[in-house]
Amino acid sequence: MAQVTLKNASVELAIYNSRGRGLKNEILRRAVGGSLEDTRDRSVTVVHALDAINLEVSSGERIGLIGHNGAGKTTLLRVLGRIYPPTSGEATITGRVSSLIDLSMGMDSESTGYENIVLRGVMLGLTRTQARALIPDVEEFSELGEYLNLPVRAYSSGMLLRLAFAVSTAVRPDIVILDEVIGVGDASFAQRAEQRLHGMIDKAEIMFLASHANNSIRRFCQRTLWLAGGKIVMDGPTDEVMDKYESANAAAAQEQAG
Ligand SMILES: Nc1ncnc2c1ncn2[C@@H]1O[C@H](COP(=O)(O)OP(=O)(O)OP(=O)(O)O)[C@@H](O)[C@H]1O
Repeated sequence: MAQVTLKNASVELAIYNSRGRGLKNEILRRAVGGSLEDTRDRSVTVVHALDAINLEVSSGERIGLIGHNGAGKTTLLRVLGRIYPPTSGEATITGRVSSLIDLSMGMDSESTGYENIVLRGVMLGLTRTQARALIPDVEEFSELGEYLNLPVRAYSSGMLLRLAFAVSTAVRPDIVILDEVIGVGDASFAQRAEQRLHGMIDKAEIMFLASHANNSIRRFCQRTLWLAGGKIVMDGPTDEVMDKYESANAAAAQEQAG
């Protein structure tokens, strides 16, 4: 049974060599959505990307994440995808996770496509034998042919994305993590990719989708979290949260115009 529990989970990210002072620090402060902290050592700036998040998600839930740039959506997805452990608090994630953010993470540019299928598969939590078993499916779906025998540094960015997408969607996860629309190559591949993604989402027990496309959130998610400054400001049924979020945005736009 897939299950996610976060208790006071925070993520602090250090930006080194920012030498944040005066005007530069002020600009940085405005540019980031998470709150900034000055440290004694002025060459390090700490961003509170997630601030004491409490969350309980059970099997069957489809969760949307909304919020302005820098609100903490991607950071939260990275915690859920076990990419970032919380710097304080707890994250308990039960079930196999496939994260379609940071798609090419775990890949090695000097290794061949075939070797990278296994590397990425292991990164997704499979044994080497299980990862090797993905090869026929990835071969067929990626349509990379002989390129799979070459080091991936020889791939175009679209080819690399095809490979990474094919591997990440070849596993059968309990929890799927998605960020925005994934650009996966030309039109015909994009269409096949969408079909494959929907198949995977249908079978998964839990899905998280972060998006600025409000229609996608309304279409796919029953529950939505609104993030701002690394905190959850609202958690509830998608229609209620989206209505509030959209009217807050409309009010802010009107204020700016006036
Ligand atoms: N690698 C990093 N190092 C330092 N700070 C980071 C890093 N990644 C993100 N941040 C900061 O953490 C905060 C949250 O960023 P995050 O990427 O989670 O936001 P987001 O809601 O996904 O934004 P967007 O909608 O623009 O993708 C921001 O203040 C951002 O500047």
